[in-house]
Amino acid sequence: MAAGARVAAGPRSRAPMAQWRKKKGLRRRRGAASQPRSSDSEDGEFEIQADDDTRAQKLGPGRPLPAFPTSECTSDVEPDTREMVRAQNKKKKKSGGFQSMGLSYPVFKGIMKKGYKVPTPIQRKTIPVILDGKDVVAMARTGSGKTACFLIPMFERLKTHSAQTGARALILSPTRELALQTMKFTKELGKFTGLRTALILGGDKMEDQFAALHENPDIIIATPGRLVHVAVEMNLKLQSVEYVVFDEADRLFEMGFAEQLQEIIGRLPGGHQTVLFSATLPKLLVEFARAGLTEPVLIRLDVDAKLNEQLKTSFFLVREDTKAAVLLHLLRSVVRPQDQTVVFVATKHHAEYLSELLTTQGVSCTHIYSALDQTARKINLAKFTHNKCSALIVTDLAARGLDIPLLDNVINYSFPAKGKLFLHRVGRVARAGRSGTAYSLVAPDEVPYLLDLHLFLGRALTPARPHEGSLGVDGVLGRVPQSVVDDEESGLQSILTSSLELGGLSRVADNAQQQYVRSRPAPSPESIKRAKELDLTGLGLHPLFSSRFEEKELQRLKLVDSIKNYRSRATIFEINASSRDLSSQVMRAKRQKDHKAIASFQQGRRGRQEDTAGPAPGCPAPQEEKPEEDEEEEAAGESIEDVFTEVMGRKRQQPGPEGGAKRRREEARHRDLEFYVPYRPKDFDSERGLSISGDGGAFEQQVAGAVLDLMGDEAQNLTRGRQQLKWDRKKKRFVGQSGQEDKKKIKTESGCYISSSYKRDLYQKWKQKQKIDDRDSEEEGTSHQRGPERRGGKRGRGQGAAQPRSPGAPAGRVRSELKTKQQILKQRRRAQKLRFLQRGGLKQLSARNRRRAQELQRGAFGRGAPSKKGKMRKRM
Ligand SMILES: Nc1ncnc2c1ncn2[C@@H]1O[C@H](COP(=O)(O)OP(=O)(O)OP(=O)(O)O)[C@@H](O)[C@H]1O
Repeated sequence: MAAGARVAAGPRSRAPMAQWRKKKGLRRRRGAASQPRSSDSEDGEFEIQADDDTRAQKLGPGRPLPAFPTSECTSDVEPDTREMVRAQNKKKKKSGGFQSMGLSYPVFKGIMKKGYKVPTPIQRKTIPVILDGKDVVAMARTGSGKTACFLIPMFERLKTHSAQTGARALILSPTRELALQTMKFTKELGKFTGLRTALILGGDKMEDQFAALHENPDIIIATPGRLVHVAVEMNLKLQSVEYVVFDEADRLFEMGFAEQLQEIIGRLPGGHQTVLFSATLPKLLVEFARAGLTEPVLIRLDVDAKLNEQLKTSFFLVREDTKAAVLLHLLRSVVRPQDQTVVFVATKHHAEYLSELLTTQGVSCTHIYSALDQTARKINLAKFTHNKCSALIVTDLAARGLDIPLLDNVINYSFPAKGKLFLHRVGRVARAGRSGTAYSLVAPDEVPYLLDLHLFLGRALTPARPHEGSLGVDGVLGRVPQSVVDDEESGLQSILTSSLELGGLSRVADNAQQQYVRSRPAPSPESIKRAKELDLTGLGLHPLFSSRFEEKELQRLKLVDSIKNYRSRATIFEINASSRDLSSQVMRAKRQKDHKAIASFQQGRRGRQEDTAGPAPGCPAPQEEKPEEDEEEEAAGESIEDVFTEVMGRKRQQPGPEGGAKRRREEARHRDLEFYVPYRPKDFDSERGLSISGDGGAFEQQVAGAVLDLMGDEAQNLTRGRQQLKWDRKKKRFVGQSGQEDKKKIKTESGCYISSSYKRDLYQKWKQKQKIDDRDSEEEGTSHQRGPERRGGKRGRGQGAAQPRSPGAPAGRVRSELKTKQQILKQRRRAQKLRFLQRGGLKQLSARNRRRAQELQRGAFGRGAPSKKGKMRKRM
């Protein structure tokens, strides 16, 4: 600000300059409240526009600046300055900053206070479009600042708190943690707008949420399940909502919130603006969104380079049972002591076990998983974000959206089954221009997922090779020295045997792992095949370790590998057989005959070992070629028949020209690239990784949606969800995938069927408890339940006409002048009581009571004798 002022001031002496600046500062501040006359400079600093000042001076003091006659201009008092500022910045070639977006001063001040100087690319692209009132579907890398993309236009649209209308903006988040974080951002960025926000999250007290909605908030930040619950309980119409955000949209749809989202969308008024944001939006969802939105603008950044350049990745090939030891080594010896690390595990049992294990080993850590108590989740996260512990063990609950600014490392203890999950997990680091590292432990059964990931990222897998020191660390798959594993393992084994609790937790985690392996989505068939072909026995040490362990460890690895790779030259027919045995003779003859085929097969295998890297983007998919191995086998198959006189069960060969099949294969291999059209789109792997169903690409998803509903007549509910049915052995009938679908359902006003557990009259109970006026409740009920017509009728009779209220607004405490019967009776009673007290009624009453008691005493015992009759006195 000062810098800008200095430029405008020109050369002056220091003291008067300071005075002048002070005065100018005052003047500037006053003006700014009504009219932002500033722009952000190239480096994002707030700068005063000298032209504006001179123009103001020309106009003279006290004369208002002429208002621009724009269509967006809302009032005479405060002209819309967007166009003015935009034009100004265009003239000065300083567009691209926040101020060039024509933001109002309170919003801009909030952004500056948060420390955002220049918008990120996605902010630069999306904010102007959303400000123009268009529906937007946006995708950009994790940590690219998407939250501000939808918050800033929202503040600009809502401007300031309105007591008259209900909530005007709705932000839907898939998890509590993300919603809480969005709330934090909303408070920080919208600090100077005065807008009120209500949080409606699962796990919190419903009563608090009813109260929050009665406070007339401008913005609702919610998780879909709880919002529907509250909306159904309160009969809440969301008719005043004009701006809706689906944050992490793909996750919202993927989490099985379809029913709830449908219900929420059904309650929204027509003509609201909708924006969808995520780091991983599949094309299919975009297509879907297109149908629900009004001419949406699609902004998809970083589709090719999905990972941040500031992020380093390392992959370690380890056995599943040694992962704990490797994790311990990474946390103790590889990451820096001051580093903060998030460890992603598959299940809550892993989180509990590793948390206990690391704590006993002196690594300060905490954990979060969805089944954990909400308060504990909050406390544990706060402990980590405030740097009270160095490691946070989490399930995928924390994979999305969480912004922990000082995070340095992510460790994938369980390798994610989907490429996009990997993106979200590792996206917790290297955010907002910071650097970070992601370490992934890959068990042999997880190698297909690793290959899938590389197909999704469009990168080649880089295997570490022995004696190749020049390899960088980034993206390399390598092994961990056996000595490291052994050292850590021996320590761990002794703890596990000595601690009963830890031993138990370990067993539970092992069982959970088996369950997890059974339930995780399968990798693609191509990757399964390639993983089988991939010979990882010759894999070198990961470059992170190779400098420390190279020679000794390599020798050790070599020995272990040679044992693993040992293949006996003799076949089963030759074991314990003398050289004169027939079987032995046949095998020797066969080997001699096939020596060429065997040699070429072995050479091929060696070639593949050297070429373990995945296909570079654009290379033909592996299944498109018939593997060389098959050819050799075929060659061997042909010659084997020459050895044996009779071959049983042989496939009948089609008569044809010699070597026909082989020639056809050769021809297929030599494609004319000019005319060759692949049957898969270029982005097939990328889109498959982004898909929301988990099983395959677009076609599979569409097919899944077209499942024939066998229970159509019996259970109408099941027909709605378009779910796949499965046979429930206990119920002896088909049920939906989750088994929850055949629970009792209720039909809402929007025509959706939702679980009957959503309606428990909690709101009525809360109102009774809060002694909320019946009249008020009736009005609330009217405004929530019936929509505009009924409310219109009411208004005609009473205050409604005088006090316009938005249709969707949860009724505020605006009292009606018309009273109910109960209110009138209550008021009469109160007035009667007051009159009675004013007339000294209480004194009269007590005197009368005293007199009656004395009369009674006298009547029963005679004058002056009450003390003798103790029993009677007691009764009186
Ligand atoms: N213009 C900006 N200048 C500086 N920092 C910014 C800017 N915009 C956002 N940030 C910071 O970048 C970090 C990441 O932002 P945010 O959480 O919005 O990213 P995201 O794209 O939503 O990430 P994810 O996809 O993981 O949810 C936050 O710490 C935020 O404060």
